[in-house]
Formats: sequence, structure tokens, C-alpha cells
Amino acid sequence: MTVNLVGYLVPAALCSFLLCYYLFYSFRLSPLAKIPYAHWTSPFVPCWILWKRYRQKELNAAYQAHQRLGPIVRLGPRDLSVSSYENGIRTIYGGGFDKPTYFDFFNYYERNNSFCSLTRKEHSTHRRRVSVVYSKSALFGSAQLLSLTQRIIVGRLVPKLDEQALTQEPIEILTLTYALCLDYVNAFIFGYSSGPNFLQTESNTQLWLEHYEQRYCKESFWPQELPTITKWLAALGVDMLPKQHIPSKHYLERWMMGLCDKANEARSLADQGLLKDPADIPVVYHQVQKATEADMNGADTQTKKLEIASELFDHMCTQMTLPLEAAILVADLYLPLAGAREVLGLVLSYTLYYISQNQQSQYRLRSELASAGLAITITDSEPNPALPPPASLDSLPYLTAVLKESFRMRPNSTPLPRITPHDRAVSLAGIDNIPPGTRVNAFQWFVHRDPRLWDQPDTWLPERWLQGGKKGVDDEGVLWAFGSGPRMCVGNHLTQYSKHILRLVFRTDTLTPWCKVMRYVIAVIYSNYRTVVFDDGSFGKHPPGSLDDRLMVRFERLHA
Ligand code: HEM
Repeated sequence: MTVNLVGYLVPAALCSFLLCYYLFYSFRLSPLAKIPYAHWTSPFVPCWILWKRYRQKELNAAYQAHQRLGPIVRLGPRDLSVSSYENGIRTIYGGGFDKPTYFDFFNYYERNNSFCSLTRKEHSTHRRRVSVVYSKSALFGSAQLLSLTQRIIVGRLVPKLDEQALTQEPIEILTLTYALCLDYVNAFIFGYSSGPNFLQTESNTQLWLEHYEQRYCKESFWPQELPTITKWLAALGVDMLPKQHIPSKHYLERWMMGLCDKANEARSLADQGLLKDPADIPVVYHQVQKATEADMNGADTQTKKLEIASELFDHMCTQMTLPLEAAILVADLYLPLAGAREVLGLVLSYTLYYISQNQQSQYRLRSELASAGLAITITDSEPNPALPPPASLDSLPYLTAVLKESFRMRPNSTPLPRITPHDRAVSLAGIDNIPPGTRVNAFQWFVHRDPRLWDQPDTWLPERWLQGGKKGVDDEGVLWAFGSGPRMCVGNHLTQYSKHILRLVFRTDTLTPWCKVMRYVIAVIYSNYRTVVFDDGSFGKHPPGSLDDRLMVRFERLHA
């Protein structure tokens, strides 16, 4: 009997002691103990934040916690959220902290790429392979880029808008801009003729988007947040991802491999001097192929092929795959987001929508273009006018203000978690000694919608940029749309990790082809159309960018 009692009591006492010690450690002794916690359970179990993430409410939860508790909060035992830029975000992202396994989900063909490589060393290998094609001089001097911009915007987009204008029916512009941006980005990567043509084949766009939705489904929470448990469950025959996930993943991977094969043929033709149209040169494909061949000298052809395709999938898709818990504050409602969508198309769509809501803004854009001699008027007698050179549109202050304001409002906000360095403690948002291996995250929303920095933060007001942009709390710019540091969106200069990175982020709109395409799209549309929002009652009811989100706009032709 005594033996039995001891047999129970000793382990029970030991467990209680360990539990008490763990609680005491978590609340009092841990170097993270001084950080305010978002929920009373946060210091010792991650359940609260995992539940929020599972329900895609992390942004809401973290935002509210920051409102109550300040610029740094503890979401889980070793999981922090940071909202201040200067001594928080800049240190984390500018310092190139490594990524957690959360990003493994973004490998393709079981090969890593720039976005999903976790360590700084591996990332720089991938990134070196591509950065040269996205440099300022490469983009500005690119005959291929100008030619394909002309062909896609004037050759594909305008006829579609004209068709719509004739019927006077409104058009759903999210699907339109997804198609446009998929065509554009892929034409730059693979060459115009090797790229897709979603703009002229609407049913393909829908099918593609549905596969995309399945690939990046909300159940990706499991492999991203709980990879080990997910693997164990899979070993026991329980798959946490929906049935359609794998077929959709394969569909997209086959589709991407098809583009690579076509670009490879185009590259051979280019090598033989047989490719006449500069728009057909597969600029990015060619560079990545060359660099991968050089880096992976000893590897077999198939491995290299998959490595190249994974990197390019990443370019095509990182603009898409950032798992957007995007722009969720709609009329003070907090909505979950059902899936991950394409960020360039999303920003462009909402930009057009904002402009369409504001006739004064259209008038201003039109007069600015006309008085600078940059109106791109398309008429029956001049159906294919030459586009002005890329730099000319950058000089238009109101167009620039419209873009900045739209980037401020969207694409908030994707989780971009990082891990503090394994070899040292760091200081963040005024808290010293944050231990190695701590997960840290910031949302763009925190800096783009901070009411201390912006008047009417939830209102689209391009004019604010003509008056200096911010409230004047400090002289720091606060746009962080493309991230910062070595993992900043690939089109931005690696050298721009300076103290004033935020301001520089927005000088990058002159550098990236996607800001460029936005300028051209806006210039072409507002030189030729008046746009009016068509209210079908659905606006603001669905998470921005979800398959249910609909932005209806009517296009009216200004000239015959
Ligand atoms: C509105 C347009 C876009 C926005 C706002 C945007 C924003 C971002 C952000 C916030 C990141 C993550 C930075 C980080 O992890 O800290 C990123 C990474 C990336 N973006 Fe973009 N992006 C846009 C368009 C594109 C497009 C069109 C491409 C296609 C070439 C692209 C390619 C990439 C790549 C490859 C990365 C990963 C870079 C790396 O980890 O080294 N993005 N982008």
C-alpha cells in the first residue's frame, strides 16, 4: 500500500513541481516575461493564437492587442507581434532574420526557392540567381518589357474594355485584373508568346483561380503552423488538407512546367537569332536557367529543371501566394479571409475601384495626363498608339499619389513571420534580451493604418501624399508594402536597406515592373474611359480578394 502511494505521489508531486516551475518561469523568469501578453494563456501555451490563426483572425487579434498593450505583445510562449517600425520592423526585416518552417509550404516540385528558403545563406543563393533581371537598369532599359506592356494593355485589355463599354454592362474587375496581371508577369518571365492569355479566355482564368484557391486553402494552417503534428496525422492516415489540394497543386505545377518548356524553346530560338520580336524573349526564365546551370553544375537535368520551375513558380506566385489575411477591416467589421489571392491584381483592382468611386480623382488624373502630353488616346484612327517611355509617367505627382495611397490601403496584410537569430539575443520595440529562436511577426496593416500616423487611416485620400503624406508625428515615412531588407519583394534594389527604407520603398515604385504596369494601366484607362462603380450590394461584405469578393465597375468610352 505504502509502495503504491509513493508510486503515485512521487510522480504527481514531480509533475506538479514541473508545472509550477513552468508557469513561474513563463510568467516571471523568462526573458519574455516583461512583454505584455495578448491573452492570459499566451505566456505558457500557444492555443489562443493558434485558434486565431486557424480562424484567420490573427491580424485582428494582434491589432487589438497592440491597441491595448503597445508596440510589442506576446501572442504565445515564444511568439511575439511587433507594430513599431523604427526599433522593431526595421530590426527584424532589415536584419534579415531567418524564416520559420511556416514557409516550407511554399516550395514547389519539392524544391526550395527564394521565398521559402529559411536561412539567410540559402536565401541569398536563390536570390542571386534572379536579382539582376529586376535591377533598375535592366527594367528601365528593357525593350521586351515596353513591347509586352503595349501588347497586353493596348492589344488585350483595351478591346475587352471596349466590348464591355458597348454593352454598358458593369464588369467584375477583380477577375479582370487577376487575368491582366497573370498575363503580364508571366509574359515578362517567359516571353509574350510563351506566356498565358487569361485576359482573352475568361473560363481559363476562373479554372486557374479555383485551383489556386485549393492549393492555398485555409487548411494550409496545418502544415504551416503545426507541421510535425500534421506529419504524424498523415502517417496515421489523417490528411488535414482537403482532397482537392493535391490535384490542384499538380495542376498548377504542370501548368508552370508547360510555360517553362515553351520558354526553353523560345530561348533556343533566341540563341540562334531566330526570335524577331523582343516581347518574346523569356528574360527572367533565361537568367534563372543560366544561373541555376552555373550553381548546380553536377546536378542532373531533371533536378535543375525542377529547381528552375520552383523559382519561377515563386515569382509568378509569391505575388499571389502571400497568404493574405488581407485588408480585413471593412466598415469596422473584422472579417476572416477565405484564401490567398494575387496581390498585384488585388491592389490594381482596388485602385481602379477607389478611382471609380471618385469622379474628381478621375478628372484630376485625366487633366494631369493631358497637360503633361502623356494622354494615351486610343481611337479608331489611332488604335495602337505608342506608349510613352517608362520614366515619363513617374513624373506625374497625382498619379504617384494615387498609387501610394492604394499601396497604403492594400495589400494589408500578410503574416511575414521570422525567427530571432540563433546565436544572440536581440532588442525589439524597447525590450532587451529577446532570446534566440523566438518567432516575431509584423503586419503591414500596423504601419499603414496607424491612426497616430495617418488622418482618417481607413479612407482613400491620395491628396494626403501631395501634402506630405502623414500627420507629422515623426518624419518617418510609413509605407511598407513591399517588405524590407534582403527578402524584400524581388523587384526592389538590394542596396536599399538604408535608414530611410520606408521612404525608399516608395521610390521603388519607379523601379518595379508591377508599379510600372499599374501606371500604364491607369494612364490608358483614364485617357480613354470614365469609370463608375456599380453597386450590386456585395461590396464590403466579403473578405477582399476572396473568391466571393466582387468589384463591379462600368466603363464608358470617352472618344469614338
Ligand atoms: C502589388 C504588388 C506586390 C506587392 C505589394 C508585393 C509585396 C511583397 C512582399 C511584402 C514580400 C515579402 C517580403 C518579406 O518576406 O519580407 C514580397 C516578396 C516577393 N515578391 Fe512581391 N509583391 C508584389 C508583386 C510581386 C510580383 C508581381 C512579383 C513577381 C515577380 C513578386 C515577387 C516576389 C518574390 C519572388 C518575393 C520573395 C522574395 C524573397 O524572399 O527573396 N512580387 N512581395
